[in-house]
Amino acid sequence: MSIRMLSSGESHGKGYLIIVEGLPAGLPISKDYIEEQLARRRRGYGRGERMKLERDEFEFYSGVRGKVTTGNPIGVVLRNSEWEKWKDAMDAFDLKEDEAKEREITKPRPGHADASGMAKFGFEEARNVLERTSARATAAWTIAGTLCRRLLEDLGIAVRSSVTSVGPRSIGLPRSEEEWTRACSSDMGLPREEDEEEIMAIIDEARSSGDSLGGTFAISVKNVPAGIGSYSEWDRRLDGRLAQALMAIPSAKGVEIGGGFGLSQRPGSEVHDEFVLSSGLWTRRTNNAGGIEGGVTNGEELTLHVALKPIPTLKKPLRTFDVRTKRETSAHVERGDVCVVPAASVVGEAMTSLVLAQALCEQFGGDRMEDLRSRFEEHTKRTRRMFHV
Ligand SMILES: Cc1cc2nc3c(=O)[nH]c(=O)nc-3n(C[C@H](O)[C@H](O)[C@H](O)COP(=O)(O)O)c2cc1C
Ligand SMILES: C=C(O[C@@H]1CC(C(=O)O)=C[C@@H](OP(=O)(O)O)[C@H]1O)C(=O)O
Repeated sequence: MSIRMLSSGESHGKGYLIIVEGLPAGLPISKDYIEEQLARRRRGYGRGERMKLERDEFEFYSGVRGKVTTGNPIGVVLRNSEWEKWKDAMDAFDLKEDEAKEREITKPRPGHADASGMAKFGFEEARNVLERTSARATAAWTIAGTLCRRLLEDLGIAVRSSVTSVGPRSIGLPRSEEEWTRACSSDMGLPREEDEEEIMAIIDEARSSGDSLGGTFAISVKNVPAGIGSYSEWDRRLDGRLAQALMAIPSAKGVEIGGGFGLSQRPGSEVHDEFVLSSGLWTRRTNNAGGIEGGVTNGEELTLHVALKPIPTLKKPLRTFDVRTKRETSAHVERGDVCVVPAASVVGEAMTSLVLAQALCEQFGGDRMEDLRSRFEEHTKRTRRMFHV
């Protein structure tokens, strides 16, 4: 039994329909809990006009009664706040031919999915493509991932994130629990207040020169016992599944687990996490593996890093071509974000939660929360006995 998430919806349509199937019955969940994560996803200094207008209104359609999951598929409707303003663009097929032509997007933006999506479907303009490739969908994913986060929280597992760089400016990981808490709760997703002013100035500079920025964020998951996941087949390994989910975030270009690429340059004697005895428990001296060995958790904190490329839509557009005339021109320009690392890090938490909840339900059974809890506790006790002297 696994958990599946499906969504339909478009960035400037009425909104998104989300279905999450496979969550156990008996999981307490409130609207406020989800609203809190959606509000975190709207955050960040580099965001554009839309995030000031978007309210992320949603309602449960099915699968939750009296603030508890029923075991039925959970349906959620998420509304786009300003969809009526976009009716003309969305209904352009109903307009007269010359009016419709004026609205068409035929100058693909390098870095966005315009050209690749048009090539896939044979479209001569990009509206259908950008409506679905838009990161607006990550609000829907955040709702689904937050339902899964609730399941993890119920088992004592905590998923956090922190922005670790913006453009060329490195910030580094949080150095204490307080810094993790700050990174999760502050508007810019930064672990230390002292970095905020400089980061804002970097974003201001990019904005005023019509440019955009990428960056990196880290995900940390605490209290996952050893032995979760699978090494039996390539598509069951937990590291691969986490990497896929995180790589799916629009603009993600790299995922590292633990020490990631850096480990390839060091000898094995420096990299592999030695067992040391601490207070009667065999534990690890370091955590370069990022908490996963062989596609299975090893009991250490899960640590993952995600790299985002800069936002593709530029106010000072790059060179492209017009798909109709085949002539060189400047790329399509519209309002947009300049830097989205803090928002993407919240989406990263949601995607991580989805994969971990899937793995737990597969391993311990996903019908009843009560059964999942007791089997999880039994497993945790057994693994503790294995490492205990
Ligand atoms: C939260 C978030 C907001 C984004 N906002 C924008 C935006 O305003 N303008 C834009 O061109 N791209 C934006 N992107 C990135 C594009 O959606 C993304 O680059 C595009 O879908 C192509 O996918 P790829 O970069 O993964 O190849 C955003 C990404 C995220 C995660
Ligand atoms: C709507 C969201 O992000 C959008 C993602 C996005 C893109 O091209 O990916 C482009 C922008 O949309 P618009 O063109 O309407 O301004 C962002 O605002 C959101 O995160 O909720």
